[in-house]
Amino acid sequence: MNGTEAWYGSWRHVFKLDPEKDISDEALEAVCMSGTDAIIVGGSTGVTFENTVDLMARIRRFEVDCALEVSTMDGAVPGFDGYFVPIVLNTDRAEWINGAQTKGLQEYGSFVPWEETAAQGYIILNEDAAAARITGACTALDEDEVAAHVMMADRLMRLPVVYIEYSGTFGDMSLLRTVRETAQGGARVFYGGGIDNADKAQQAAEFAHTVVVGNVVYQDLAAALSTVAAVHSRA
Ligand SMILES: CC(C)=CCC/C(C)=C/CC/C(C)=C/CC/C(C)=C/CC/C(C)=C/CC/C(C)=C/CC/C(C)=C/COP(=O)(O)OP(=O)(O)O
Ligand SMILES: O=P(O)(O)OC[C@@H](O)CO
Ligand SMILES: [Mg+2]
Repeated sequence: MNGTEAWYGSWRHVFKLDPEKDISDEALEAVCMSGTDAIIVGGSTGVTFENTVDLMARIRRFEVDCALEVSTMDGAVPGFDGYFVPIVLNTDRAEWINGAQTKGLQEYGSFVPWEETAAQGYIILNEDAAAARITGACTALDEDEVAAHVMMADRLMRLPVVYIEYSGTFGDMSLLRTVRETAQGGARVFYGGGIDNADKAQQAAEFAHTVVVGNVVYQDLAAALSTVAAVHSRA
């Protein structure tokens, strides 16, 4: 299966909602009815079974596709349309490359819906992001080093998703262009980080297959909603 045929293969825009954060019913309805292609539930801290089930149940009132990005053992919750399992590529801490994932599979392996589950090769590039701190990511990478990580993920490991993660800050779009040009082996390129208006969303949509919009939902809902049409306006 190549990336386009995957269950997430048509997603151009997604909102990422954090189980740790509060969102009103009105805001959640606006997000779910915005025309976004999907909601990803995920966060790097404070994710529990309870807050994940709660958010999933609230999103389930709407028809939008909803996937879980599993980032803690506690947060592995059945009932989502699909699952992503992050693998951090730019860390030397094995725990975040295959350690936590293997432990998770020991515990939950027999319940995983494999047809709707995909690994994500994360390249974390904002040193101040919670995910960078937690995983000890080596964020100071030049373009050649990032391209090598992309080849590793896309060509050697054949991961279905390469995730360029700048969570909290808007990233280098010229680097994102290089990532897209390098990822010719079938991986879908996800970009997330610092998208807080339509213009930034459009810039990211030029190079990423899938644009992920997170924190701005909690800071400026109208700006968040404006990113949907901005991404979809880029073919
Ligand atoms: C029971 C059932 C149906 C199970 C199916 C689920 C499934 C497929 C399970 C597989 C097995 C399993 C449980 C695996 C667990 C794997 C695990 C714990 C992996 C570790 C993942 C990882 C590398 C985490 C590190 C942090 C990270 C990269 C998180 C990704 C998400 C992210 C970056 C969110 C942004 O976080 P945020 O908090 O918003 O950050 P900011 O503060 O910067 O905004
Ligand atoms: O929260 P922001 O900065 O929009 O980033 C989105 C997503 O990539 C976080 O994992
Ligand atoms: Mg966040």
